[in-house]
Amino acid sequence: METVTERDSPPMPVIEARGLNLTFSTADGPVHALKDVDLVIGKGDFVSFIGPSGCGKTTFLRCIAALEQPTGGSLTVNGMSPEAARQARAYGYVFQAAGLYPWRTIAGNIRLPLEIMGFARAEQDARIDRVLKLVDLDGFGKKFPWQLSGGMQQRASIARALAFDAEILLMDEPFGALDEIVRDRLNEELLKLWDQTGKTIGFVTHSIPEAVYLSTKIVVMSPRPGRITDVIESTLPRKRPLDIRDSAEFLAIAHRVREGLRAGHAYDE
Ligand SMILES: Nc1ncnc2c1ncn2[C@@H]1O[C@H](COP(=O)(O)OP(=O)(O)OP(=O)(O)O)[C@@H](O)[C@H]1O
Repeated sequence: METVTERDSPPMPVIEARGLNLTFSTADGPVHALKDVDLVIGKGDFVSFIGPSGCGKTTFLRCIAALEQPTGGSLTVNGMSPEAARQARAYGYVFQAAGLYPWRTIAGNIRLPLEIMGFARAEQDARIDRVLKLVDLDGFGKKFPWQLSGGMQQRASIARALAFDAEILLMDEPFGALDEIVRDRLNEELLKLWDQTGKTIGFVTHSIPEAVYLSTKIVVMSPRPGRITDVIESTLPRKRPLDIRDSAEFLAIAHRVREGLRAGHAYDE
């Protein structure tokens, strides 16, 4: 009986936004980057944010990371304020560009936040080894970023975000600049990593197939004002080979995302 209750209950909320608003004051007047955003992200969810440019995807991720200050509503991360969660190092953040320091080796780049956090040298080394293996860059620690391909650099940047083992990973269009074949591979690897580690992931993308392939939940957004127009719970299994993208179920979810994007656009006209 207890097991059934446990299985049926929704996962513990990790990120909870209630009536979240963020209005930027600009010289051209107020910009409603986020309007009345309500969203609950559960522990272990893989949530993608998709929508046209300017719909507030990055702003929402930055609010979670305490890099922006909402102007209304409430937002908690692990039950704390985003600022408290930031201080508790609740998340790793992966930016659109890999952003590795060219004068540091790959291992040196991963080591930097660990040094800042004051981990002992042996612990730093152990963590660097572990995350390099996780992103399949074992043996590349001594290379410099410019000696690696774009896809490998992006994996190194994911390794850096994983190194301090936060339970939440925030990723802002990490694969946007990569070609489709590399992107497919990294999508597969990211899904494997998510499955192995049980992390909660917030992922911004412009690609419908990428959002559908990766996510347990897809948040469709629309601009002016930035808002959520649909939240789609994926029915796809947790383990997903790439060819699942040809299945009727996958295409049905992709269709619903596309419809949500269209509806948001119509509102705008
Ligand atoms: N610091 C800022 N000051 C003023 N306006 C801002 C600021 N940051 C974002 N905006 C505006 O807020 C809105 C949402 O921006 P945001 O970057 O979150 O969109 P996005 O959905 O991530 O877009 P893209 O897909 O192009 O990255 C846009 O209109 C943007 O111009």
